[in-house]
Amino acid sequence: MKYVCIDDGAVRELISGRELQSVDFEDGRRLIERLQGRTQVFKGTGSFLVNLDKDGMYLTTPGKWKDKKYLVVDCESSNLFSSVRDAETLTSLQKLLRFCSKFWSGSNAYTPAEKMIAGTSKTILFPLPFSSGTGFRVAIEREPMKERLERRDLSGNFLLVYKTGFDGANSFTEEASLQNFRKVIEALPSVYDALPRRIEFINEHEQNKTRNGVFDELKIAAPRNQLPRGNMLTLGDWLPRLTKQQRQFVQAPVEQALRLVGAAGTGKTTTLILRTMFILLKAESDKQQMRALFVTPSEATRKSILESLQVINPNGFWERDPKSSAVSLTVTTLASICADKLNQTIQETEFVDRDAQDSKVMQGLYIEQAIAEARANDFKSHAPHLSDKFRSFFDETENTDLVDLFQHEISMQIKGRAGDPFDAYKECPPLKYGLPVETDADRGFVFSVFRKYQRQLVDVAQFDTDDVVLSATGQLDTPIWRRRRSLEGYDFIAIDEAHLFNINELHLFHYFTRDPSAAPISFAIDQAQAVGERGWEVSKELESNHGRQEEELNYGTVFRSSTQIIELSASILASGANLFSNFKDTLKGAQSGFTSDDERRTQPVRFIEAVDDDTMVELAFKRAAELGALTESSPSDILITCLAPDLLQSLKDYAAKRRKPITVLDRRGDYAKVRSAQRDGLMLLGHADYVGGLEFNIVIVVGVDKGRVPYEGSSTTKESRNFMRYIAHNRLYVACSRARFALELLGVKARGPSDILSGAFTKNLLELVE
Ligand SMILES: Nc1ncnc2c1ncn2[C@@H]1O[C@H](COP(=O)(O)OP(=O)(O)OP(=O)(O)O)[C@@H](O)[C@H]1O
Repeated sequence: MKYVCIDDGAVRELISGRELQSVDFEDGRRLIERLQGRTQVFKGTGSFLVNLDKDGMYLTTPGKWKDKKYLVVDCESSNLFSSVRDAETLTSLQKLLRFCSKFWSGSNAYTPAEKMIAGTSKTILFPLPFSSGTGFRVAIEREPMKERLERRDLSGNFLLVYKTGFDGANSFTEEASLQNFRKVIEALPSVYDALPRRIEFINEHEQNKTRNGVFDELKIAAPRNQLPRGNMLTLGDWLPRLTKQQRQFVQAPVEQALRLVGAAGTGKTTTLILRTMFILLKAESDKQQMRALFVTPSEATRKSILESLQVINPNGFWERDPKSSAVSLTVTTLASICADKLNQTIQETEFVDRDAQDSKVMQGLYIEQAIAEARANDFKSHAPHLSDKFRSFFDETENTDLVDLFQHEISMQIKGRAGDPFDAYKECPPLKYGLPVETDADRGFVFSVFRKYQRQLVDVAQFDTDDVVLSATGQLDTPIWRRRRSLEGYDFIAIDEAHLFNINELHLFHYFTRDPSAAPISFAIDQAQAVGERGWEVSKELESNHGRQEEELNYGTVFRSSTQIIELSASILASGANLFSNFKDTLKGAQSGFTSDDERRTQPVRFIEAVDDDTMVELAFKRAAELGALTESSPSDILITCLAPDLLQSLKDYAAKRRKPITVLDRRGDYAKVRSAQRDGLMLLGHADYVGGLEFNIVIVVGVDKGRVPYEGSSTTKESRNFMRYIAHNRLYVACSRARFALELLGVKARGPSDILSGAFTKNLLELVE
């Protein structure tokens, strides 16, 4: 193909069709294949028509040709459709079309990626994310054949893409080749003259259902791009909107073990719910038995899953009694299912919910007390046997700075992985970025701290999730459960946010299947969202332990967030991956599923500097209100968050003093709070640890500055600094990736922006505002 000419009506449709934004969709992929000449026919959503002549293609909408504006791509001189990978080609085309639309509307609001070269009629477009690092550019002539077109009264109606490449050039001297462009100009009158007859002809054949792919056009259909937010769609509405990978996941056979990997906002939870529904409905229509289990990491997220289920398919599988119904669904947390299988009831007051702020604070206090006791009573006798590294580390680090590291070690290494006995803990390889334990003696000392902590839990008669899970593991591997399993086991198990579970817990799921030799289990995971090395350990475990049966599916299109927000989140992950060998950049190469309509509401991602903490806190609420108005959002669509607990307190105090209508998230994914905020018109406030699993139009992250992100505290040891840095990347990524349209980070000027953002500043992904 020598050229492609797209009129302004077709441009509008291409940028607003959701399924034309990503090659993960059938329509998006076929559009690119068609433009590359790899396929001869395509049908899809949209109401523009494709016309061909011997050298090129015209994407047209009805109307007089002289009243329209056109983008002409010279395929021969530019190679626009063949220079980069398919996904990047589609992104480049979409960015180009958005530029055309903006230019024709007379707007002057160009982004740094749209460079209007002064003193020339050229524009250089950098359509790919800076994070791609390719430097790919598209050269546009805004006034091709200027004089001639002026004479014909067609001035300003054409934009011409004449070149693409990876290197700069002199736009002053460069001349666009016009050979193909001339052919387009000459052909346009006859293309548009023939249009009404073609439309009539197509409609006639459409009615007679004789199309069979004979016509090379995009089928006339109502655009399907307007999605109601908040998962308010039924299963039937969802299916045609899914990407190829999403559909593959939803419709895979029930017995297929699947590991779904995708970054924040790619639709993991949504499609896991859809898969569960799909399986249940199919079993019901096939009159087969299907007892399904959907496991959520906490009670708070369980409620949100139930609410989505009610919308997606309101026929109440989850209300049926699994004992008497052939098809049923149980939505539960792992701790309650274990307690249930153990025939034990654990009262709310006895249970330490690790996703709740009060539990975490309480555990932290117990651990700090245990460390203080161990330092006073045991350290002296242990010290001669400890490795030099661990001894000096413990000696030099304040108790308060040790708490997080011990908490992480206990939850991952002692309880989360090895089981209770010390011997099993000794076998664990040390965490790469955690407590620097080297020898058995080091482990012995850590274990003594653990025992003290455990004793305090016993004293107050409380269990944490790990206690329940460990007891269950013992009882599930017994002849009694093996017999009960065929009656009480499940035919399908879905596990959402698998990165939040630990290794013990992951092992447990396999005991719950009805058939011990089958693994009809689907896990959804984004390892970068787990704090510390947990995500890495979990994904390693899932690969090695279940790898034989499991297939991995990857999602690459982010639907939640604007391109700018995705780019900033990606730069936070890239910076983590640069520093830590086991930190996974799960957003690498991600595309945005945003349409031009979504983009209308997007705001630039900014870092705003305030003079001090008080001003910053005040600014957070001010910006929340301003962004609310700009993005037409209600208060409950706004989240103010931070990574430092003391800042959270300042934000709460300010809100209380000024009577700001807010509600505070005090456990992870607390959907009940979000619901009440929606009802009462309140804004949400919460620590970054509690915002995972939620999404908001606007997110303001407060205190993203040096000393606070990562938190430096009083400690000077390399180990604790590394740990703090690692988890700061996880938390900042989770916080930023909650945002749809607007994301602003605030900091104090004297401290300067957090180092984690330096890559983002270098690549101009963040606008600095004072
Ligand atoms: N194919 C699609 N078309 C349009 N919107 C989609 C599609 N798939 C998912 N979404 C939307 O994207 C948003 C994010 O989806 P979801 O919460 O399931 O992502 P996730 O991967 O679980 O995110 P996180 O890891 O942050 O919890 C939701 O608003 C959902 O409705």
